[in-house]
Amino acid sequence: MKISIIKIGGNVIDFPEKLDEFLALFAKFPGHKILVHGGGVMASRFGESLGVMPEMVDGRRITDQETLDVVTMVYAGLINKNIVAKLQALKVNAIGMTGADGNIIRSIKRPVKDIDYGFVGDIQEVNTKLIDHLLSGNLLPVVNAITHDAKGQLLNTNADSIASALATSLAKEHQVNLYFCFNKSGVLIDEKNENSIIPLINDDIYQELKKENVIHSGMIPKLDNAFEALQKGVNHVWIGKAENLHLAAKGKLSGTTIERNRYDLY
Ligand SMILES: Nc1ncnc2c1ncn2[C@@H]1O[C@H](COP(=O)(O)OP(=O)(O)O)[C@@H](O)[C@H]1O
Ligand SMILES: CC(=O)N[C@@H](CCC(=O)OP(=O)(O)O)C(=O)O
Repeated sequence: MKISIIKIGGNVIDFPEKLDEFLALFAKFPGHKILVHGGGVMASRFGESLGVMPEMVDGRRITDQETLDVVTMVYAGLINKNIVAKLQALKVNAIGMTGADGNIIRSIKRPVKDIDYGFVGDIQEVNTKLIDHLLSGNLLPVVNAITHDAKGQLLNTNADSIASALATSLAKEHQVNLYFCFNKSGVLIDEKNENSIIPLINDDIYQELKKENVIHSGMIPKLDNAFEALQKGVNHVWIGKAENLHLAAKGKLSGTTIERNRYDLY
């Protein structure tokens, strides 16, 4: 099967018109597909209104019990169910899932080293059989950032890592393309200039731009996930603006394509 994994970022989800525009494009996207979403911006806002202040380290949320309750309500409840309802209205048979549903993603609580991230999960296993089954039955999984440890504990997992893990697991048997859609035109040389897109990025350029702080914060885990996915057999990885998803699908120039390192080809 040809499968597209499409991840939508929290900044797009936070604006109803942008989300609707994206979902209309997504509904028309050809072939088998899976939608992955986070919603970090909304979770921070809801948390703050409840007195649960956000704390991020290297693009990952420190997740204590109260924060886990908030992110579960926001990602697995509010955002996931709204997206599923909107896709149903577009005649797409979407099914919303956490990693616990159908044991689709099992993770383990991140071990404490220098930093205690709390209830943050590192992905261990993806139930690709169930995903195959859903896709073959023309159901469209909408997967959020909540995973589980198969011992009853829910865990918060970065949504870019979920998209990348789904892509790499499915790539063992299928041809998989991975699209990271967010609120900027791609990886930019100057974050404030939407025209400064880097059309192709390889690991050497990435390391250099990271050193110069041109690439920072949330873009670091996104690119780490992108390079890992390519290394593990994913066919194509793209980062760009949500409203340009249809151009990316047609192979038209837009956004940033992640380039396989030469040594990966041999
Ligand atoms: N060179 C860069 N080009 C584009 N965005 C960058 C760059 N460096 C850092 N960023 C930041 O990374 C953010 C995207 O990461 P994140 O917020 O985690 O994405 P998402 O919207 O998918 O959740 C952008 O909104 C931007 O602020
Ligand atoms: C552990 C961890 O950091 N989890 C993320 C999950 C949501 C996410 O990744 O949302 P975006 O795609 O909108 O950033 C968080 O709670 O922010």
